[in-house]
Amino acid sequence: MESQQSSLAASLSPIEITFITGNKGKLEEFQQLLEGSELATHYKITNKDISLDELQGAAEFIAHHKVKEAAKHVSTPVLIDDGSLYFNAFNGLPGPYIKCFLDRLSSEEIYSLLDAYEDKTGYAQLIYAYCETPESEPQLFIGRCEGTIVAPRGEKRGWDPIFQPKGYETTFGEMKYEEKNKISHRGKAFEQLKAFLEAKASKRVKGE
Ligand SMILES: O=c1nc[nH]c2c1ncn2[C@H]1C[C@H](O)[C@@H](COP(=O)(O)OP(=O)(O)OP(=O)(O)O)O1
Ligand SMILES: [Mg+2]
Repeated sequence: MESQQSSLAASLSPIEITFITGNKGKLEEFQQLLEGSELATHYKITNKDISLDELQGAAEFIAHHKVKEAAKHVSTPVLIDDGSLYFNAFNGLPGPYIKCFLDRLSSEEIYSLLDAYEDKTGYAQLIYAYCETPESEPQLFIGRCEGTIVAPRGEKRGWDPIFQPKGYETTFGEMKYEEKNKISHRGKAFEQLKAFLEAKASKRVKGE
């Protein structure tokens, strides 16, 4: 039975998913995460660089709408990645609006926004959102990583230089993607996405 199923798995064509993002860093981290998993046997994941509309609101709301919007652009199921960075002293900000801050301010300037506050802690959050068709209900996979906002150190990849994860002496900017993925918000969200996609592939092999 086991071997019948594995030969069936081999004969099935891979399930196609389009990962829609305009951010090369996200794509590289995702590819790095995929390489370390078994998903490649069952899925063919391609990338499309489309800039999607992002509504204002809580991160879950933004991801829900972003993936629905993504599903309208291609005929395969879609995946999106939406990131946010929260300063505890700012009670939920910048959150999903960190991108606007990064577009207009340097890392030093973002760090110095916290000058007046003793509490420099915060957390990074990542949502992978998956949607089969424009009519389907999106599935969200959320990962969080706690840390401290510090003076910038390391590579200038988004807010990576100013985020030092809890329990570490280095910022994300000083880590290689491989190291970062093991502990990051994205790595944690990926674990959940992976479990979902593996279960989906295994159901297909069993003909369910
Ligand atoms: O792990 C990360 N480490 C540091 N910075 C990060 C990370 N992940 C996203 N970022 C940056 C990119 C963007 O300035 C903002 C999130 O905005 P977000 O809309 O999710 O990203 P985006 O517009 O660049 O790409 P997309 O085309 O997938 O929407 O935080
Ligand atoms: Mg975006």
